[in-house]
Amino acid sequence: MLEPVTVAPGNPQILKPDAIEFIVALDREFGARRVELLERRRRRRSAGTPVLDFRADTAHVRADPDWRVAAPGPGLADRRVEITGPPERKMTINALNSGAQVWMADFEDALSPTWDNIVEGQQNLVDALDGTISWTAPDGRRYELGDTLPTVMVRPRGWHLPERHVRIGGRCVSGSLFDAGMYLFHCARRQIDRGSGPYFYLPKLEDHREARLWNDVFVFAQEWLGIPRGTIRATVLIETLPAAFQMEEILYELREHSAGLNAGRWDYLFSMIKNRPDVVLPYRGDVTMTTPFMRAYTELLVSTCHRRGAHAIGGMAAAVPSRDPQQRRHALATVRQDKRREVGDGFDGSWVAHPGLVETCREVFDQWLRDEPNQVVRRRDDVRVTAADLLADRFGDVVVAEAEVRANAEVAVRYVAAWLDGRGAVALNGLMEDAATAEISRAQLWQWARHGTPMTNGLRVDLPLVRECLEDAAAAEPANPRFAQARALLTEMVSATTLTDFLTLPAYARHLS
Ligand SMILES: CC(=O)SCCNC(=O)CCNC(=O)[C@H](O)C(C)(C)COP(=O)(O)OP(=O)(O)OC[C@H]1O[C@@H](n2cnc3c(N)ncnc32)[C@H](O)[C@@H]1OP(=O)(O)O
Ligand SMILES: O=CC(=O)O
Ligand SMILES: [Mg+2]
Repeated sequence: MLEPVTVAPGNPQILKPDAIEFIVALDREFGARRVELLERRRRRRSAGTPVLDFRADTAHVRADPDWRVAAPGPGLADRRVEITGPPERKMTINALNSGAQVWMADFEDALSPTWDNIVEGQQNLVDALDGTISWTAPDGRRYELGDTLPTVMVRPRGWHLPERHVRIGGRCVSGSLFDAGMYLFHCARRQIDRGSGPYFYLPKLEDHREARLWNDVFVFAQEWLGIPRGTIRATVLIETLPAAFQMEEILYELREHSAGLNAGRWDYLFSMIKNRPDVVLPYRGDVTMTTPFMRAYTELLVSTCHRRGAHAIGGMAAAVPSRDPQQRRHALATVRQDKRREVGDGFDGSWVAHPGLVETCREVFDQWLRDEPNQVVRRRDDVRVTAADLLADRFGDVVVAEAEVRANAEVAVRYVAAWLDGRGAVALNGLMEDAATAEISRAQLWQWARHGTPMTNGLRVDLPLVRECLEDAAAAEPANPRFAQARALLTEMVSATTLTDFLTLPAYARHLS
């Protein structure tokens, strides 16, 4: 007998019966494999700190020089500027009018997955593709779509996140399958009809078998929806340390649906702490893209992609332009420098978090690419990256300032409070903060306290200090209950003996569902 399906109330245009039937079919077909793969992740981490290396059992995939990924889908050859952001109504219109080549509509790092945000995000995508989306601000400003729209890519939630508002026999469906499934159901045809396709960004993969699962989901979905096999395309974010050892395998698994790889630098840094808890890192602001282990990772990403005919897309420079002219100049200069490094290294395009950065990124890529849509043909066979280069074995002693402990506590509290309030990305101190950057802050607090990391004032970081910093950060808004909830969640996480897998998991279970 089939288990009963329950769906929380919400927009009936999106949650219509045949759309839910598709989500349920996806979950019945792939839910158990997802759980198995998550269990595999858990086993790997609980086995201690396994030494990560390139896999022996897939060496034949890396050694075979002949395979390539599919040619780019329509609208995916030139991706020099990609803007990202949550599919909130006003931001959807602003992103689509931003002049970028691609808009990545984000249900992951930049979205707080309240049920309203999730369902309305899907409606906004439908309205955007129909050209009917508009919005009037409280001050009367009117928002409408311009004439030229970018290619749209959607980033569903990672495999770890459940969607608690749709249950099959009491168990939650996967957030990934819900987001990707709903988008495919409502928008795949719409995208094909406008000469594009249903395209995805796939976050937080840790293993090539997780890429295989996505590929199988795509094959199943294309058949179910009656659209040609290979119409779906996906760029995988390489943003975990284990995935950095399997870039070729991930491309290989998805080769008929692949649209390259992206360097998800912020989650990657978080993953470094998660997978190497005993390698103490300095303050997040001091670990840059030229830090050797970060450089090794991006160099390997570009050379892997270009060897396989795939796009390599750069990451997010976190500086956002402010209204203050001096800070604005600083933000633009930081972003320009970051994009120059990327294009020089061979990246084919890159991310910006704000419409005010599109022009800067474009100028840098235009100058380098000129009339070419990308530089995929530029092989980086000079790149030699070893496991030791990726593993950050040679980091050295770390001393932090108490101000850096406080800065991490402030970002973590403020971000989690915003997230609990339904906002998944915020600007704090001139930087874009989202789930990935906040994970770094709270993981650093945990790591520094656990290791009694020395401070410049001669003392060491310990749990009482970290707790005090969290309390002080929460005291900034004593009347806001979200700040107290954020402090409580973070205090629990920094006090745990092992690093909590994702802050969004307990936060979601306790407060958003
Ligand atoms: C680690 C990673 O995963 S990176 C990718 C995930 N993260 C993201 O995508 C973050 C995206 N960026 C954002 O959400 C925003 O830029 C923030 C929250 C950081 C800052 O937003 P704001 O505080 O609104 O910035 P600001 O006031 O300067 O915005 C100016 C205008 O640009 C719009 N805007 C800012 N960023 C974006 C964006 N990414 N997409 C669309 N519109 C945007 C604002 O809505 C605002 O519009 P308005 O003038 O019509 O009112
Ligand atoms: O998703 C991107 C990242 O940097 O994390
Ligand atoms: Mg990320």
